[in-house]
Amino acid sequence: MWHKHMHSPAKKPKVEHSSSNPGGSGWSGGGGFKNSPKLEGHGQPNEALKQERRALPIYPARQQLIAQIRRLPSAIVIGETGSGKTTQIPQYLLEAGVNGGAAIAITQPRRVAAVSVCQRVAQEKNTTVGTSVGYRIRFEDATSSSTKLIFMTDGMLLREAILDSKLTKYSVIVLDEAHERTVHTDVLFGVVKAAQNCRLKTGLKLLKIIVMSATMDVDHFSRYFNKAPVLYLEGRQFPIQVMHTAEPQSDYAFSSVVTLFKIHKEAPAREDVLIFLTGQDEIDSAVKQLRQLSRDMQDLPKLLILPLYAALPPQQQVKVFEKTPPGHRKVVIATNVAETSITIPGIKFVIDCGKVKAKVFNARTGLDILRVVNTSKAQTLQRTGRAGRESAGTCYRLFTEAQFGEMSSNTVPEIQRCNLSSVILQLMAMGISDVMTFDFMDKPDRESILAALTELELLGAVEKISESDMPKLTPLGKRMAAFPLDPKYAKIILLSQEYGCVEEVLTIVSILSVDDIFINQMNKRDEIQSVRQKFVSSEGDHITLLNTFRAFKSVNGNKAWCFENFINYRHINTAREVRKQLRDICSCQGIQFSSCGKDTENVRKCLAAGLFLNCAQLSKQGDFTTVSSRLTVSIHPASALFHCKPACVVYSELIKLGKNYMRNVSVVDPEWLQEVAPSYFKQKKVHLMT
Ligand SMILES: Nc1ncnc2c1ncn2[C@@H]1O[C@H](COP(=O)(O)OP(=O)(O)OP(=O)(O)O)[C@@H](O)[C@H]1O
Repeated sequence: MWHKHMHSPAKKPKVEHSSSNPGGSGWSGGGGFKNSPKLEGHGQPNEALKQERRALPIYPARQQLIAQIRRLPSAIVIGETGSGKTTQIPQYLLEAGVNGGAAIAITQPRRVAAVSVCQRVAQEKNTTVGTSVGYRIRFEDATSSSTKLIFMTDGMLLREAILDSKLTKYSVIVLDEAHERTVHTDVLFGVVKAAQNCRLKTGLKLLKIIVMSATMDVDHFSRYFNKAPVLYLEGRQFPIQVMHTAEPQSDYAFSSVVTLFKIHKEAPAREDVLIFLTGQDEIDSAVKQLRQLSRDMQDLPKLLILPLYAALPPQQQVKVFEKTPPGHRKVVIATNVAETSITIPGIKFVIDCGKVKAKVFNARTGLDILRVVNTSKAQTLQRTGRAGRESAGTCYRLFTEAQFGEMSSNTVPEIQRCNLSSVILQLMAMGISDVMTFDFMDKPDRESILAALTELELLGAVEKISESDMPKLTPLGKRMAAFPLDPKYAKIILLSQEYGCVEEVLTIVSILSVDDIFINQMNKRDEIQSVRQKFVSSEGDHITLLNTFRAFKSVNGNKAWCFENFINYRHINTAREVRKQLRDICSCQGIQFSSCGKDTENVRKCLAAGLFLNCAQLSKQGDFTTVSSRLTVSIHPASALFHCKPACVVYSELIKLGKNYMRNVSVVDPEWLQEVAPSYFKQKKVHLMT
């Protein structure tokens, strides 16, 4: 079934293809397996950790590397996965004083990576998170005034740039995993480059930029960063054997289960497995299936099956980093959140489905669709790199070598395929009004930028005095940019003051910002429906969410109550945390808190005023038609309004699952919409039925 080749250790060529091995099932094991030390690091200095640091491929090169970085304003660092870039370079810079006393920011595309890498570095430095080493992610700040190494998501640094476009707090910015090309990373490239330029011109202390990855188009990056030299780090610490399937696999989820059990039967129990699938639903169903199968296989060691995806609450995410109990094999089933930067202790095998869920934006319909697509070669190599971090490993790719050959080298930058309204608002809040000429590494479509500007204009966040003028941020737009939210929701929060329902709107927006608080199990559908009935509002899903949260609060966030009511305790708790943060931002903005009590009509009026771009009317055929792009849509089966036929609704989200479905839908009075945006509806030539 498998064809193999090797990713080899230090000094050998990076990839050494061995002869194909059709039908071959064996793999070279080997390498002494080490159990990972505990995560939080403080107390006794750890000699074993010091040894591990010295054994990394980057260690012999450190003096030279630091000397180079010291003299360069910008540098591109390329090194194999696991060579030590992320964990070591920030520490080397600090130890050598390259930062000149100021802080060093290290950005990661994902929260999981920012937190776990920070914890590892704190442990290596024998300190606690939040002292000299800390992290900053949306809705969480684990830093203090003395923190010098700040691991953060790229989105967080972008938010800091709104307040301080020269990023004066930092002397070095390390842009890690640059190949990922998330929207935030791409915007950050331009923002950091502009900050460096500006500091140079104004005689401020130089801002050093270091761009790092294992897999990227170095020439493109070097050119963009003013011909920055490329520093290559040689070597991989442990070899990784790569196996491809002999035939393309039609059902990768099924193939991943078969491959896991093959490993489980043949390899020692303490060697753990990481499986890459594409999304939460797929992972949850694989977790369930594997737990069941493992219960049925009494003669094999126990499997500890753990999911890992972005929407999982932090307490559950950290479980994957804990030591595997004796006699168990840990199996982590993850989305691409586990693809870069992180080291999951114990992982010896990676099973890669070769697919990823990626956002695709249609500027015409305004629809962001998540679609399962093939990974790029860069992503595939990153996934492979998650094996062989503590000893030799194996990566099973659930696709053929020929399919790998056909993959695109690099991922298409997200900025070229998603809705840009949030990013454009942030750029403008940083004082960059000519977004059309912003120095993007790869420019998004003109059409997508215009679509975002139009949306912001309709929301009142930007204005154009005349056609020839550059769009300008309005005072409302400036206030909207202070919220780490989609501009529509920032606007709804700001509007809620006028409608006297700030508390209610904060609750709804917080719940919409986290993952689904409702547990849906097909086999208990009737039971769930009858239990949930008490929360359901004929006004729609937003008020249903509000009712649920109010009931949760009335029982003091009781866990057993959540269980009985099929509410996801963790998700609703995360919503509570998010709510606190949003409330703090409201306080800073001088918003007066108010509540509308039981009469929630004003909440819907407020939602209508912010979501008028997401509105749909009942058509004669019984479907709905969106006003913005005349798309035929339906109410999602999970909605409180699924069996209703309201004349006019607003929705939070459109998803494509065969049909186009509206999710989180509320009934609105067409007159409310006409009142808040008369010119929009006139321009759309829509007469809203009353
Ligand atoms: N949490 C951890 N537990 C155990 N070992 C770890 C941990 N984090 C890092 N390591 C060790 O440090 C090595 C270097 O990790 P680091 O993340 O710095 O590499 P990298 O070059 O940045 O790789 P990548 O490009 O994959 O992010 C790992 O291969 C692993 O051996």
